[in-house]
Amino acid sequence: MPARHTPTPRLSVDGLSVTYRGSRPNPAVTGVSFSIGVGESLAIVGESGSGKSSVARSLGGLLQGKADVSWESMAIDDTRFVPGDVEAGVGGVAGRLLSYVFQEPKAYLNPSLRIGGQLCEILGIHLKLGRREAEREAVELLDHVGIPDAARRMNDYPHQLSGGLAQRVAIAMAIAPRPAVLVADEPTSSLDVTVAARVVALLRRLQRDRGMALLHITHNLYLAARSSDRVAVMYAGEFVEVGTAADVLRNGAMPYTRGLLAAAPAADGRTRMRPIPGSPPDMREPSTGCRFAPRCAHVHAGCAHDVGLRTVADGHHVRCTLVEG
Ligand SMILES: Nc1ncnc2c1ncn2[C@@H]1O[C@H](COP(=O)(O)OP(=O)(O)OP(=O)(O)O)[C@@H](O)[C@H]1O
Repeated sequence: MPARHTPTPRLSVDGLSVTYRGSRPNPAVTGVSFSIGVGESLAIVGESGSGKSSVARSLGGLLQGKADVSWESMAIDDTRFVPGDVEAGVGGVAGRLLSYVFQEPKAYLNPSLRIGGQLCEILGIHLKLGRREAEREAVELLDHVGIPDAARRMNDYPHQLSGGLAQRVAIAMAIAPRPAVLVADEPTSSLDVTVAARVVALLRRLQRDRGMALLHITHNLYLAARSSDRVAVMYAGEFVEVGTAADVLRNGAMPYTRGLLAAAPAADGRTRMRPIPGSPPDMREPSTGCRFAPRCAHVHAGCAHDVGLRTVADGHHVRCTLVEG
């Protein structure tokens, strides 16, 4: 299984598919497989509409009622899920195992409750802590995510926090139930570059310290490489390249990966956007070959057939006829 290599996976997913309902059903994710080990992180990167968020949201049952979600197998630690289980949502069985951090922290912090109270409530529900214990743990959590003067900040309301601090509080809430898997969906998109870098560093530290599997969704390949041990490049509902951050950044072999690199603002903030010409396919139209072919400068007759993910080096897989399988 190409995107799977870890000896002790915390999260493993095989053959995940998501089809949005409607008069013309939209197959946004078609057969994605990956695993993430203890204390390991995987970033999924791709243009808008490639299906990254659909992968993230389907795991916790957040697409219930909107999309048909299926998989061949899915497990978090020793718990295996059949599709109906996870459809129960993050408040259900998966909620104790998997938590989310989203782009806009203030959208899901309760504006009328002090942050300490919100954290204590989570700790009471998930860890069954009494009030004193929950308060002590909440201060520790806020301190752990880098909130200065954590004990005093417990009394703050969300509107008193900057965007960066609010995201740290949201991260504290997400890790409070001690989940096995943390899914961070564009967690830094609303933050400026310096604050974003600190939040990414925080997620990395927490993932390692707490042995969580971190799934980071981002459209920025450089941020993906900085945040994660491995990177999966997604295009039109499927993974087109998977490897270590170094494999993908330095030896990215799929023309789409190289296009994303050229299109991304560089790590030093110097903008050198060279957008990839053309636009992604309409997934509702049937296709057989490489889905990137219509936009690819290297297209040839062989691209009319999907070659699947080919192994080019240990742990490095590319869905392209240009590489030897
Ligand atoms: N609620 C929805 N109903 C119908 N189609 C949807 C819905 N959400 C997403 N889609 C479609 O699914 C496809 C994948 O979208 P998704 O949001 O997963 O991509 P993404 O890579 O995360 O992009 P973005 O960064 O813009 O969120 C797109 O074609 C999108 O239009």
